[in-house]
Parts: sequence; C-alpha cells; structure tokens
Amino acid sequence: MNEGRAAEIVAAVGLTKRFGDTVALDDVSFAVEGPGLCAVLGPNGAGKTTLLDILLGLAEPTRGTFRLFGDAPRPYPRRRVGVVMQKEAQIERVTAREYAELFSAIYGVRGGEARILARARLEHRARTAVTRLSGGEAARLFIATAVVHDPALVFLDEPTAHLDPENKRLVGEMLREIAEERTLLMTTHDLREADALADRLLFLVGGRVRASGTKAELARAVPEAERRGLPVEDAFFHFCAIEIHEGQATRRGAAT
Ligand SMILES: Nc1ncnc2c1ncn2[C@@H]1O[C@H](COP(=O)(O)OP(=O)(O)OP(=O)(O)O)[C@@H](O)[C@H]1O
Repeated sequence: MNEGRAAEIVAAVGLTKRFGDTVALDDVSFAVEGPGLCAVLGPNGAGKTTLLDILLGLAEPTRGTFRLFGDAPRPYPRRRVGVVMQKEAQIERVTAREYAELFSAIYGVRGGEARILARARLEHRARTAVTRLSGGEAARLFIATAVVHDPALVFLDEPTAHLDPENKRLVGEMLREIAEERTLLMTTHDLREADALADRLLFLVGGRVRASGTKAELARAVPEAERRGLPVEDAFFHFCAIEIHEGQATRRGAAT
C-alpha cells in the first residue's frame, strides 16, 4: 500500500443504532483511509452487519452520521461502491455466466461478464448453475461481480465464512489483489484471516469500538509480556479482553 496516496474513504461519527431495547451500535466513531483492506473484527452480535447496513445506505442510524470519500452520502454514491452481502441472491437455474451478465447489465458495464468470470477464475464453470458452485467458487463469483463497475470502495460481509482453509486462501489472494487499488471494508470473526489480509483493523464488541487503526499501530500497542500469538490475535485480546472462537467470544485459554 502506498502511504502517500492515503485519503479518508469512510468515517463514522457517533453512529448509534437501537432495535427496541437492543443497542446494536453505541456511539461508533472511526475513520478508514485507503486504499487497502480494513477488517471489522468482532464476535457474533458485535454489530458488524448493522454497521455495514448503515454505511451501505440500507438502514438509518438512530443517531450519528457518516462520510464516504470525505462527503455526506447524499445522494448515496452507488457507482463508487461495491458490495458482497452475507447472503447473496441465489437465483434458481441461473448459470455463473448469466449471473455475471445480469450484474454487468445492472451496472452498465459492457463485456463485464468476461471480466467477472476471468477474475473469479470460473471460465470453465460458466455454464454451471450458481446454486451448484462450491462455496469457494460462489464467493469468487460474488466478489468479482461486486467490482465489475470498478468501485473505489467495497463492503464485504464475512465473504469467507464457511470456507475451508484452501478456499479461504484463494479468496484471500483475490481480496489482496483487489485491495491494491481500492478500499475494502470486510467484516469477519476470523482473527487469523485478518492477520493475513488486513492493513487496518476495527475492533467492535457489544456495539462499541474498542480500537481502530493500522495493523502495525495496534500490534505495537501490545506490551511485550502479552505477545503470545499472531499480532492481530494479541491486539484483539489486549483491546477487547476476549478471544473469538467460531464467532463466539471467550476469555483467553477458555476454549479447547
Ligand atoms: N433487525 C433487527 N431487529 C432486532 N435486533 C437486531 C436486528 N438486527 C440486529 N439486531 C441485533 O443487534 C445486535 C448486532 O447484530 P449484528 O447482526 O449487527 O451483529 P454481527 O456482529 O453482524 O453478528 P454476526 O457475526 O453474528 O453476523 C445483535 O444483538 C442483534 O440481535
């Protein structure tokens, strides 16, 4: 990543979201500079999806505001933003090529389907129904589709959840390549994956930001005596006093 080009891409200012008595986000403020990959890390129920929904313009915060590319998102800058949701549309009998054609047409990108299939390395699976692709193949198709219109910012909600290690690695390589030129904001509860992929980190627990910054900054803040695992694992434990296993929060040493 070229530090000289860093600019504010996403900024949240006091975002709060309530669902009845549940406070999903509690006065969340942070800024993400780009390009690069920012991992939003937190256990189940931390508020990650709620945060993405607000930043995507799909939900209104109860309180607070946010900026995209340094400006208020009105009108929402759809053409500059891409998205991979946790549950992407799985339309029966639509092939990988048809799926790529459909979204290329929606985004008005001529010849986009060939770019999508090439980026996803799925040319040989073009005639296979999306519902019959493996988890890794489907993840690559959704990610390649999300960037067909060349957005500067891409939101991804747990794009590698439920993938085996080899497919996580393949998808991770794809995300790193995409993050060379763009800003990716990706939710995950996989600390190892964040350690391997992220330039920046946002730790979210119980709807509150526990820390945010570059991976190097947060890793440096961990005292020598607390350094036992990967830098991101140590930093998460240091700032949040919990670890995440299978999405669940546990105290260090409590999991098998
Ligand atoms: N539409 C809703 N109505 C009521 N409560 C909600 C709603 N959406 C989210 N919540 C609650 O808000 C909190 C944050 O949920 P959210 O889905 O944002 O967490 P998350 O970090 O994305 O979790 P996961 O890792 O399991 O996807 C949870 O307590 C959840 O039950």
